[in-house]
Amino acid sequence: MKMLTAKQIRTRIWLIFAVFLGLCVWAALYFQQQSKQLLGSNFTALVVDVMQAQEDVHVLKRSLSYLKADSPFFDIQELEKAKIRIQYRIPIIDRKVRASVIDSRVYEPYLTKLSAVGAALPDMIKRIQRSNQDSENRSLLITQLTKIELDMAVSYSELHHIIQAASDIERRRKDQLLLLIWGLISAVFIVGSALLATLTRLYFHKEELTIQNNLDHLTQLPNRRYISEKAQAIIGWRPAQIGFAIIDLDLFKKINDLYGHPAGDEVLKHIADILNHHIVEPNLVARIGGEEFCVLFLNLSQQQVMTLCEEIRVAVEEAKLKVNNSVMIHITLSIGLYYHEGERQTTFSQIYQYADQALYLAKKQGRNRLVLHDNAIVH
Ligand SMILES: Nc1nc2c(ncn2[C@@H]2O[C@H](COP(=O)(O)OP(=O)(O)OP(=O)(O)O)[C@@H](O)[C@H]2O)c(=O)[nH]1
Repeated sequence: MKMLTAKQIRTRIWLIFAVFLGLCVWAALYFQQQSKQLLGSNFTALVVDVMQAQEDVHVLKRSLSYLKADSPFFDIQELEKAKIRIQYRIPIIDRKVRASVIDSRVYEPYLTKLSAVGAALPDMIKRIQRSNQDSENRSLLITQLTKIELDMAVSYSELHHIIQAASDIERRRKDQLLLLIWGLISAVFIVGSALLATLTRLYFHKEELTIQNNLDHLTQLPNRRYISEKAQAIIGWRPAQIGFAIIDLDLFKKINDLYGHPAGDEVLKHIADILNHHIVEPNLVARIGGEEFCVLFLNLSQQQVMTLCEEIRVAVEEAKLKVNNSVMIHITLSIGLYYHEGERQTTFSQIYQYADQALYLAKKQGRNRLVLHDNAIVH
C-alpha cells in the first residue's frame, strides 16, 4: 500500500467531506423545490371531477335533442337539475385547476368558457320555459343552447386532456425523484466508503509509523526508544524481580575493517537471531546502539537470569557466523548485568547505568564474559 502523508490524508478527508456536504445541500434544495411543486396538485381527484362533469354535458345533449325533435320526453325538470349540477361543479373545477401546477395560459381559455356557460345557463332555461308557443324564438334558443353544450363539451374534454398530460408529467417527475433518491443513497454509500477507506488507511499509516518508530530496521528488534519507554513503565509498577543486561559485541570494529560494513551488518542480524531464540516473553530484547543489545528480564531469579545470559554468551562464542556468502566469522560478546529482587524505587536510567558499569568491567577484565553489577564476576 502506497503511504500517504498525513497532509495528503487530511486534504482527502476534507475533499470527501466537501463533496458530501455539497451533495446534501443540493439534494435538500432540490427536494424542497420538487415537494413545493407537487403539493396542491391532486390530479386523480381532478380527473374524476371533470369526468363527472362530462356526464352533465351528456344530459344537456339529450335534452337538446328532445327539444329539437319536439319530443314528449323533453323534461324541463331534468334540464333544471343539470343546470344546478353544472353551476355547482364549474367553480369547484375552476378552483382545483387554478390550485394545480398547470400553467394558467393552458387552461385559462377553457375555464373562461365554462364560467360563461355557468352564467348564461339559468337565463337560457328560463327562456326555454317561456318559449313553448313561440317556435321562431325556440329555434334561436336551440341554437344558443347547442353552442353552450358544445362549449362545455370542448372545455371539459380539453381540460381532461390537459390534466391527464400534467398527471403524466407528475408521474415521470416522481420516477425521476425516486431515481435521484437512489442515486443519492448510492452517493452517500460511496462517500461513506471512501471516508471509511481513508480513515482505515490513516489508522494503518499511524500503526505503521508507530512500528517504524519502535523498530530497529537492520535487525527488526525493538529499538532503544521502545525498550526505554517500556522498561520505564514496567519499573514504575515495581516488579518483584528485575534484571537488565547490556550485551556488547567484542572487537566488532575489526569485523567491519576486515570484511566490510555489510558483513558487520550480517553479524548483527545473526546475533539478533540468537537473542530472539533465547529470550521469550515476558522478557524483552532490543538493539540499543551500533553493536549493543539489551535484555530486560522479568519474574526470574538471579540464578535463572545469569544462566540465560551465560547461555547467550556461550551460544555466540560457539557460533560460526557466515558472512559474504562464504566467510565463517567467530565473535564473542560481553555482558554487563544488573539484578535486584524485592520492591525497590528506581528508574530505567539508574538500572541502565549499573548494567553499563558492569559491562565496562567485563570489557576491562578481558571481554567474552558476564559481569554482574557489584563486581561479582561470573566467568
Ligand atoms: N556493520 C555495522 N557496524 C556498525 C554499526 N553500528 C556501529 N557499527 C560499528 O561498530 C563498531 C564499534 O566499535 P567500538 O565502539 O570501537 O567497539 P568494538 O570494536 O566492538 O570494541 P569493544 O566494544 O571494546 O570490544 C564501530 O566500528 C562502528 O562503526 C552497524 O549498524 N553496522
